[in-house]
Amino acid sequence: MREKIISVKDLSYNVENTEILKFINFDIYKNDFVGIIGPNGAGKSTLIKILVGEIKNYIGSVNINGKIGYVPQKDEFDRTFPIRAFEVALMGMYNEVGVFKRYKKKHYEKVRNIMKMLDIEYLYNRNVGKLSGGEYQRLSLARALVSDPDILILDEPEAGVDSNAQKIIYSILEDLNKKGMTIILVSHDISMVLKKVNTVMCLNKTLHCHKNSIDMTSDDLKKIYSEELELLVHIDKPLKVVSRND
Ligand SMILES: Nc1ncnc2c1ncn2[C@@H]1O[C@H](COP(=O)(O)OP(=O)(O)OP(=O)(O)O)[C@@H](O)[C@H]1O
Repeated sequence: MREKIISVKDLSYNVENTEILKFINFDIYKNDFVGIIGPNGAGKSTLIKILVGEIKNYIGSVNINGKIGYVPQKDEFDRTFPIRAFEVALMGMYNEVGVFKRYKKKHYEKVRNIMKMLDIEYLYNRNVGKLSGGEYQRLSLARALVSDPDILILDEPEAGVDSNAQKIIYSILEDLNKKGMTIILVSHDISMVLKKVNTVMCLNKTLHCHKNSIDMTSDDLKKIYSEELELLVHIDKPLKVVSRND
């Protein structure tokens, strides 16, 4: 039987009497590759922040059965700050070493190995202010991976990077998923999501669909995107013909 890794029941979240998320229910299983799509303001980042524990005052229950690695949408710190790439990646092990402990040789080695795996070892000593958007995105991924997460959560990994960097990121994610990692990402690139992930969640305050990507139909997308759909997705019906190997 497949192992349930995340279980969300009757989740609602309000800010000052405004409903941001309403009565959301879903389960995510080990090794799922999930894409969360929805228009601007649909509540995608809010849902992610609840899953990673940044927002706590929600209604309902959220059970997570594993360690989460998080790649947020925006920089968490000023990139003009003089800090080198490997030091940013090391921050991913902050919980492991604690406030007063020092990083050991094994921590530096781990950072180097993961940067190597992500093809950014050459950036090891470079100041973060000197990295391109795509390089910085992979460094954020390295920081999330050094903690050995069971679940990787990414908020718009393709934001601000060119199509080549986007392809690199998705191919890394596919490899990680093949190795057993559960991956959840938020994206506005519907075509890419439909090609790459296994499970799609369509969110617009409520969860309008949660199904295998190969079973997605134009009607599922229309429920959340209305008439701009043609501009967003360059695929004719049926969506089932989308090839995963493109
Ligand atoms: N702290 C807050 N106070 C007031 N409103 C908020 C707060 N946080 C989020 N919202 C509102 O909640 C809604 C959902 O925001 P959220 O960032 O989760 O959407 P999103 O789907 O990630 O959007 P986008 O695709 O534009 O990034 C938006 O209308 C936003 O303005």
